[in-house]
Amino acid sequence: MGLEVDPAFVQSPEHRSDPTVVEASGIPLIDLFPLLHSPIPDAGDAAPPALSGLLAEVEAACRDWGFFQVINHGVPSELVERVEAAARGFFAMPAEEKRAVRRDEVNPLGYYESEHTKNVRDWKEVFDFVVEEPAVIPSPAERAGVGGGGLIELWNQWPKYPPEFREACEEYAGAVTGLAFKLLELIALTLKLPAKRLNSYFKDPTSFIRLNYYPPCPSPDLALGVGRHKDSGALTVLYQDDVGGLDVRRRSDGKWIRVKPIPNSFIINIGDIVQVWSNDKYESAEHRVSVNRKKERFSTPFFFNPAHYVMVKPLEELVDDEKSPAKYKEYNWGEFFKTRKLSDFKKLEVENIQVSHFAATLCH
Ligand SMILES: O=C(O)CCC(=O)C(=O)O
Ligand SMILES: [Fe+2]
Repeated sequence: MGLEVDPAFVQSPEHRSDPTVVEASGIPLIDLFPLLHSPIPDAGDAAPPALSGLLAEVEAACRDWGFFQVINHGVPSELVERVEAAARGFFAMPAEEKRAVRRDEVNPLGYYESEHTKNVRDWKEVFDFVVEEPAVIPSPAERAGVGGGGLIELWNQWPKYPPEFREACEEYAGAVTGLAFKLLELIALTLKLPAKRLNSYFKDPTSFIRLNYYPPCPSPDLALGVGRHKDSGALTVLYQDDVGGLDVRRRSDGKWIRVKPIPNSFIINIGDIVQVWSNDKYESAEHRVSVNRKKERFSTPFFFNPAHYVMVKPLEELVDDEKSPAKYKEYNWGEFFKTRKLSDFKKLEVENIQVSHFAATLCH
């Protein structure tokens, strides 16, 4: 029997999805309700007792899973619905209409149907936009890792159809950015730091939102919607529809667990930057997207990313040369982001960049 999908999509056998993946065993579900009434204090003030239970839950979820779901998060469901409707309208358009806003090597924003994760093509179409314009990143024309100092400005390209697409996306971006800052502040508090300790890194953000569309796939046993990976930014705030397909690798036993769709919730995952800042107290979780023979699926990750000039390293307050030496060497976020983006764009012959490449060689 011939292959039903282009070989570019075929995962090597050890990385394929299998139909026995179990749904949601133990992924923490955190109710952010206490935040609606007890705001996070400014620097210096201790967290109010009303938040102590919530902080303990966030700490355990970041430590044990690097992944959790939140409800009562304050983002209006009406906004989420508008963005989903806009995404459905956009991806249903003929290919040539979508290609009018296609991303290229110069502008990595807009529509794209040929993303690669770890050099295998993903079964999906995407639309990317930044939440603050322009977003500034090192120029991709400079060779990966060399960084001659050239910068480029990224501007969004918006489709003409559906007409309400841009407004829905922009309003959603504002609301989800607010949620990301609250989560960042909670995480800072769980690391025994002032709530706003990390906020300034996001002054000129490279954050972006991706609308993901996973069409039905004739070979869900061979291809993946997104191959296994860890998100490289600080945090991801992800909306998924009710189809399901996101799998997270459980830290305790390495098993893939399907994240159960919960109405009006977001999935939060710790990215590599929080892993490095926390000096491995928290770890970013590996995840992937399995696809479906019959149903299409939509998801919307918001990647909360710092400014390009931020040098990422374990936070000084958490490092002690004797007791807990830094586990990573410092790296520049913009260069990392640029190098990863180039590897997502097309199949390369080299392994894509990971934070483990910056692990300090510890001498004992
Ligand atoms: O579609 C999803 O549920 C997750 C997508 C994802 O992991 C990503 O785009 O980084
Ligand atoms: Fe991801």
